[in-house]
Amino acid sequence: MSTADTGTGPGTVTATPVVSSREEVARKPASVANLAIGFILLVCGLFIVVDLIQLGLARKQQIDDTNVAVTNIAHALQRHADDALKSADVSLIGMIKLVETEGTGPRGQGHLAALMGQNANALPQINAYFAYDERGRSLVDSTPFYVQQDVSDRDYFLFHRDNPGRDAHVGPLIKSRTTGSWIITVSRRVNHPDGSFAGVIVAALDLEYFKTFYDSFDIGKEGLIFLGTNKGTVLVRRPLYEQYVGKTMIDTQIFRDHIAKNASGLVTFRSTVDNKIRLTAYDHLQHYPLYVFVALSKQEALSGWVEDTIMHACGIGVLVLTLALLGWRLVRQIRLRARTEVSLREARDSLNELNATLQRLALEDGLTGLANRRHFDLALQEELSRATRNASSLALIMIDVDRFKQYNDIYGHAAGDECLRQIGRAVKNVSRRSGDLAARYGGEELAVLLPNTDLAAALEIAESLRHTIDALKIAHAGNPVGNVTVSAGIDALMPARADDLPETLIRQADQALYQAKRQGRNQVCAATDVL
Ligand SMILES: Nc1nc2c(ncn2[C@@H]2O[C@H](COP(=O)(O)OP(=O)(O)OP(=O)(O)O)[C@@H](O)[C@H]2O)c(=O)[nH]1
Repeated sequence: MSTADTGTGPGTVTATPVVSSREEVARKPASVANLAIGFILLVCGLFIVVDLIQLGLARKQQIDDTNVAVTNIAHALQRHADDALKSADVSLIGMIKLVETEGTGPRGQGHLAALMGQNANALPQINAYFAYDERGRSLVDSTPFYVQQDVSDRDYFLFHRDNPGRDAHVGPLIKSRTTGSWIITVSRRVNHPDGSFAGVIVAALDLEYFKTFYDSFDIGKEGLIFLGTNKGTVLVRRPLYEQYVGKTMIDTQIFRDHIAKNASGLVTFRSTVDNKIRLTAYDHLQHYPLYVFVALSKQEALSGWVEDTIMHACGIGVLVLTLALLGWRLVRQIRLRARTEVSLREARDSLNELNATLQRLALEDGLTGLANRRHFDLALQEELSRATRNASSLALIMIDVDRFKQYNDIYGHAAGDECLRQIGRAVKNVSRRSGDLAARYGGEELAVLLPNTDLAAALEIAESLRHTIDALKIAHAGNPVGNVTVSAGIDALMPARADDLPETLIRQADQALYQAKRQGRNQVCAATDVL
């Protein structure tokens, strides 16, 4: 490519700049790959976070639901126990009234036995009714088999004997001496007309009645139900282990910190017996000093949630793995594309470098490094057109080494080549303007093209060139001067028409050179001097 195209003058050979910023090329796809990795990680992370939040909410919901369920069960049990005791107690009040009105004679006892039988049949919770005199001996009971008993040592008997109050007394779980069943006693005091202690009437509530009801609730394998007194004694327990019945809970933390202080409540606690965490609700009976206590295992309550969590984790795991796999393939494709792009750019850069070298070689003389003849011809044509357009002067110096044939003969062809190289460097240094072009015209003949230069200026340059080469003092035994000299012919013209031929300028400069040779060599002649 001629520099005329770029306007920098025909003397400069420019090659297409080679883009070799490989990092820059690689950085862009690398950042795309990083973006893709970041995006995939973000999506996977979001999936996991959203699922964790959902699982957390589901877990909380499950616990809330269990708390509601346990509270409802506790309330139902409290109402059930309260109603069972209340109806038994109401029946006792009727019997007390009958005994205190009719006395404990045969007639009174008959009426009392009838009333006891009616109530025992009507109330499913009643195991039996018993009436005892002031010494604790049996008077009447509702059992089909009358057995004389002494209950003077029983808790309820001692309580009423020692307490003049007329309220009902709920005793601990005991084994009936008459029926052999486990019973809870509700008892009331019978007074003589003067208010002194006349005995007690006892309603024995069947443990089985409570147990059957408590068994109807689904509380899991680790659930607990207690019915206990406000003094901490356990009356009924599910599951029923007899070693716990009658024991006191008064020293347990849940009783001390919660049941003893509040009417009802909800609490999560870790059992000191089996170390299980339980969601627990307790509720005190409205009319009797008892409470119910229901506890559901937290682990069992969350078992459904745990199953869901495992399913979710598997689902999310598969999803995240699939995403990661797709993402990995995507990133691999991006990186592959990036590498291909880099390779293509490298190939293009190498090609550009090669092109530049070829271009340079196509326009450069291999021996002297000056522009070659082809380059010179193109530049001359271009500069002539430019000079025509700009109405400027174009000068040409044709240079020929004097007696060079002899030089070759004396010093050899290789020395002749070296001599030409030295002269080439000198010629190159003399033409300093960017538009100037120093070329090897052919053989030992060189040319310097000088745009915007008139004859006088060209003459000066040519003289300077001749002096410079003379000053090199390259020994030449065949030259009378003793060293290598050159002759130069110059011409300058201001082309009037676009079709002024380059040959004209060359011919005239060449003729001037011939004149210089004829006149004795080692001199400069202008075309105007040609005879
Ligand atoms: N070493 C060398 N010699 C060359 C090269 N090109 C041309 N020559 C020689 O240059 C010589 C030119 O000789 P001539 O044209 O007879 O002219 P001359 O001997 O220089 O005599 P004048 O020009 O009359 O002073 C020839 O012998 C060519 O072989 C080259 O690249 N290297």
